[in-house]
Amino acid sequence: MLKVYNTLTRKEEEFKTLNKNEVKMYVCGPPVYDTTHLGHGRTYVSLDIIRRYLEHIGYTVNLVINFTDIDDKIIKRAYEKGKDPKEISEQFIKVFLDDMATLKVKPADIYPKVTEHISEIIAFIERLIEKGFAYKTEDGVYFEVKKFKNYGKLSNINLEDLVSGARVETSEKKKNQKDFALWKTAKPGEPKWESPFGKGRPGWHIECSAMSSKYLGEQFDIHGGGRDLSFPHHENEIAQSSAYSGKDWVNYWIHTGFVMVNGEKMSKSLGNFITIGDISKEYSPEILRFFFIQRHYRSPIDYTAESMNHVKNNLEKIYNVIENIRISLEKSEKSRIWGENEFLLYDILKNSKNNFYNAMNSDFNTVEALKSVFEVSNGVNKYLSLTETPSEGLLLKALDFYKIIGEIFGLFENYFKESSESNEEEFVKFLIELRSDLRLQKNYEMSDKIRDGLKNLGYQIEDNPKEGTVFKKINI
Ligand SMILES: Nc1ncnc2c1ncn2[C@@H]1O[C@H](COP(=O)(O)OP(=O)(O)OP(=O)(O)O)[C@@H](O)[C@H]1O
Ligand SMILES: [Zn+2]
Repeated sequence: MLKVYNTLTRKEEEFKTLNKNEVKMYVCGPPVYDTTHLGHGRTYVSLDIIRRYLEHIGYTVNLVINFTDIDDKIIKRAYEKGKDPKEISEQFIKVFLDDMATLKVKPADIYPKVTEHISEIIAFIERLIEKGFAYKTEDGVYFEVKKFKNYGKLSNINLEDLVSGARVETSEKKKNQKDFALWKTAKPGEPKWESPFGKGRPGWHIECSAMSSKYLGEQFDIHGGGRDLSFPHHENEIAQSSAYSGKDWVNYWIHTGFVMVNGEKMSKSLGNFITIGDISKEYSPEILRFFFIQRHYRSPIDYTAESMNHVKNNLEKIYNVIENIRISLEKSEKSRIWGENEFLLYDILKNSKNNFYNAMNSDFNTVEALKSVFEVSNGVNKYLSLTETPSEGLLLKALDFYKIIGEIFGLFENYFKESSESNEEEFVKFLIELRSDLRLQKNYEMSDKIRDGLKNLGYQIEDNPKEGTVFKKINI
């Protein structure tokens, strides 16, 4: 039975979904004004492992990750760079999606953008005004916090302790400084949209309430994000959505711990970050994923060069075991009579698999789960050192175990790539890249040779001014 720690109740709870076999999951995406860093990587990889595990145990997961593509920081960055905010947000959306692909984070089902959901956001705000939870001012529209009696429940914050203005933007126009903006009236030169409350743009929190309700409905199963989002962002989301529908909103709140550098949170604003682009030149995506799972997803994790090297060595040890199994399969026997060593390895495989699932069922405890991986690795190594003709059945069982681990943690891809087709397509992409380089060097003879060669192999390539060079399979 799966148990999930819920920030809302501060307890591990039995996981029960609203619909049978389906998990509706929403994760707050980044405000897209700068590059993706290792801290983001940790949050989105952790939630990706949770998503992969839920899929592995049989759920269909409907995952939504939003893009905050308009906010104060994007506008500021655009102003500094002399660019349009749209240009900035599109640039960093691409960086984020590329970096997530590098980290082998499975894509969300949809990535809704704020600027493409303005009418849904306006309708949401209108209903909050109608229901008496929000009020209009010259500055825009505010949510009146004192009207929502459960405010503070998620982050355990007492309204009275909330020092006015300290963590909430101040404004003369608010009835109370604890109230937060749903709609901001545009200042001169700022991007703006028409609305019944005047020209302006949405406040930060409302986007997640409005877009999750469009794609997942008024109630859903899991809402996730980094732990810094629980206040004020998630607290405000809860107030908006519960006020809107009159129902409880999300059943499980999952918050991830930080990647820390020298005792501080890695963050864009502190400038102490390492980009995914830079770090992946040094360490493969699998090492980065393996680094993240060394700690439970709710605990902080320290980034140091030593810890990375340690993690790299440990992952290599597992690769070696998998490789050893592959090599040993050649000399293995189907009908090998079991002796003491075979019975021992069988027990290790059975117990470790149980331990793995128990650990993952206990709030996705990857630290405990990893222990079972090392137990299997040690068991296999020992077995192979003791026997000349290993049992094929047992080696295949061990490989199967690594395959499951690989699927859930996003590891060992090179050993378990499903079809040769995907390898072939990777190779075609590589040749296309090579051809582009040759064309840049004006070596048309060689580049045409590659194009014709690919055509003979059944790949038609086209140079498309918008998308670059694309290929399609043809029947020859
Ligand atoms: N160091 C970190 N460790 C884990 N998660 C992080 C870290 N930094 C950011 N996140 C998470 O990544 C998501 C996007 O965060 P955001 O883009 O606001 O990052 P940030 O670097 O903290 O930016 P800013 O400094 O502007 O607040 C959020 O869920 C956030 O909690
Ligand atoms: Zn959000």
